[in-house]
Amino acid sequence: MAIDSYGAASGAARWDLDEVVNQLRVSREATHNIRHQGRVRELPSRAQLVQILEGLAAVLFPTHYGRPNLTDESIDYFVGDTLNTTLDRLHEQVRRGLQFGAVAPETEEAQAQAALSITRAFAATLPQVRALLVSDVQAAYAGDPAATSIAEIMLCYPGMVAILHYRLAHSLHRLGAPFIARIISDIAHSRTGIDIHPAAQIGASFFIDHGTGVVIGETTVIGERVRLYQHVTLGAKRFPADASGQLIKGTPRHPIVEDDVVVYAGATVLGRITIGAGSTIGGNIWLTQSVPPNSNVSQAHMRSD
Ligand SMILES: CC(=O)OC[C@H](N)C(=O)O
Repeated sequence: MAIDSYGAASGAARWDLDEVVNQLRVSREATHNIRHQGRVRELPSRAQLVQILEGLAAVLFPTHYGRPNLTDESIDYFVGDTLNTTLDRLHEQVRRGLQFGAVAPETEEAQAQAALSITRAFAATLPQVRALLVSDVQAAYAGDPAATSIAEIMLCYPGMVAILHYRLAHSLHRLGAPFIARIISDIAHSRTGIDIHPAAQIGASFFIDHGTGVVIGETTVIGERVRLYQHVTLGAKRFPADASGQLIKGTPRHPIVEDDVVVYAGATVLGRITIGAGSTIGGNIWLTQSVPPNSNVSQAHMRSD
């Protein structure tokens, strides 16, 4: 009798596949059907979205994220061609994502058409997105004494990666592609440790310095020229439930941070409270109440032991 490298007789059942596969089917069929309303849904591809993000970054900032050898003559051709390929790919991912929405378009044609409208509208927002990102880079340069150049910020700052992904994801979210937007925010989260929900609203000139561990929740509203440091949480304080005990989704439950606010490292700001314009929130503060404009919130006592 032949014995293979796993020490099992060849031809004999090695893994009890029948048994495991049967049990997996029983378990699977108890939770979901491979068909949803009669159709097999294709999940969006995270790998494709990574490529799409590379393309979009290159289109927005060709010399930093595209190609280093572009010339005055070639740059528009590079942008046009990259944009064309990237939008084709994005259209397919948006189409797939729509199948998982609460109200998915009924027919395949309707899906493709809706995905086309969203992708076209998204393309039209790119100049506006770029203008916001330029304001963010400038805010980083102005807000960090350690920053020596714009190129350093573009290539080395996790806050820049996070805000680039967020601004693209937010545009897709607003245009009706929330699932794709959510995957993009998770790609940024895994790259940077910064978790920004695509539905959060963030004004121009936003800067997150260092960034690791920052969390910005779904219904957060951030004004202009706001600066955050690492491990800041803009989170929800409580999760109201309906009569049947199910959590109520989508209610405003995260902070409003007005213009020109700085929140230092480790601050936890919870609930639908307002941090008034021009305020400074000190490191490691636990804040669950609104503060008026120009407040300076810091630890009441410093321990020296
Ligand atoms: C950031 C945060 O509050 O997270 C808690 C929960 N995911 C929510 O959105 O309410």
